[in-house]
Amino acid sequence: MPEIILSVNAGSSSVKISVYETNSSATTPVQLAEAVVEGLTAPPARLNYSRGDHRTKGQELEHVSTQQEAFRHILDHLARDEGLPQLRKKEDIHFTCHRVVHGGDFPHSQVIDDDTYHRIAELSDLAPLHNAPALSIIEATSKLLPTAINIAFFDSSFHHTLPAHISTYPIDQTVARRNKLRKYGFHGISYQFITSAVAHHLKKPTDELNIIALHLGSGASACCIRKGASYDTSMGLTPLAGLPGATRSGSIDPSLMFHFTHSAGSLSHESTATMHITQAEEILNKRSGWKSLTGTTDFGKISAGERDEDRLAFDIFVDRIQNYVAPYFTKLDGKVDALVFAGGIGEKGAKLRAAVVQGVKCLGFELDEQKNEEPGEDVVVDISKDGARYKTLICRTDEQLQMARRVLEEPERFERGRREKAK
Ligand SMILES: Nc1ncnc2c1ncn2[C@@H]1O[C@H](COP(=O)(O)OP(=O)(O)O)[C@@H](O)[C@H]1O
Ligand SMILES: CC(=O)OP(=O)(O)O
Ligand SMILES: [Mg+2]
Repeated sequence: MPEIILSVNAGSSSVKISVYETNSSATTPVQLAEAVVEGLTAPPARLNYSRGDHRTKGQELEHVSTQQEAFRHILDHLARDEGLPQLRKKEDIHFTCHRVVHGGDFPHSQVIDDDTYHRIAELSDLAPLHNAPALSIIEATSKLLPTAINIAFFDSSFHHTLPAHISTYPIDQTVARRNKLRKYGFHGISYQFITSAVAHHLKKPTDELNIIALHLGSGASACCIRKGASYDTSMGLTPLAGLPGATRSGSIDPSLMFHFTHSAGSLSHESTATMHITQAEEILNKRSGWKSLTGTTDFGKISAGERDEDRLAFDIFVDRIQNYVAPYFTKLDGKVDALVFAGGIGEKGAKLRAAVVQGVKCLGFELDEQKNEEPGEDVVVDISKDGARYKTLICRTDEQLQMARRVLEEPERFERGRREKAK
């Protein structure tokens, strides 16, 4: 009997849900529908929906401002879609995959039971824009879809291969070990997808693939992927480190906060039962980045903007991205299969790609202008100029599909979870 997988990707500015049909002998999930609520940080939120040839784009949602509200809205939308008879009954959904950004020491996905739930909650302060919203969706799923098995897929798991000299911060090691203070890295579900898709595109075994991957969305990061595994990445203990984002500062002088506000260490009014966030953390996570420089979190508008502050934000992003490309190039010893752009900005931002690649031209990357402007629809697109020494690619990353594929790779482990839940 076909089974339905619901794959939920709660980002900092969006909730993306894909519905897949599959059966026990299938090797790849078949997508039935995809719903995206975007713009949670630039209200009103908007719904994009596609099922086969049927498409809705940019439908404004006045009463949706949180990830849980977006999730509930999408679930309702799916249930009411006459063209989706497979979802008529809630019991038809067998697995719900949840993207959870901070998984601490979890090396791979977990069926969510009480223990997993509490461990994810304990990590909430280390991913203040992500873990608590993901948990709010998991809670809603348990109520609305009581028979579905919930599985958590962690953004941090892909980075378990970081070597110690890269993941260790040079601080007191007794404190570091006790409080588990190290580089974790995020966007790992996306980097896993990118690794498989680019290896397939280049017809190379995954474990021989060396790429510099850039996941540029509301949160942005870079990853040095060596022999198909994460060797370095720009995010750290939390998703705040590294590149700036929609509302995030990215890396700054760590002392800056002591001079920003005298009450930086006190609890912010955003603190709740599930998350304890100081004013400093709130300022750097929620009131910085593109929002603080330009007043908008929409990088599409910033790229097209004519104001000095738009140009400044754009130039800052290009500069900070360049800060990772050349070091990762040297860490790969110049044996680089491709520079890969992904995420909302990486996939849609032709102007940003052009500026970044221009900045690293001396390494041997060069774009074909036409291909960069009109890259077509394929999952992986080569936008390099003919004769360029190194390839530049766009990869339409798909975290929902990556999670659903993983369900099919390990059905026994998740089925066990289902049986245990049924007891
Ligand atoms: N044409 C465009 N050019 C540049 N950026 C764009 C364009 N269209 C959308 N974006 C940006 O993509 C970002 C969202 O990326 P996405 O990866 O979907 O976000 P999330 O981090 O929530 O998953 C937003 O900053 C949005 O403004
Ligand atoms: C880890 C992270 O920042 O994710 P997103 O870009 O989806 O907010
Ligand atoms: Mg995202």
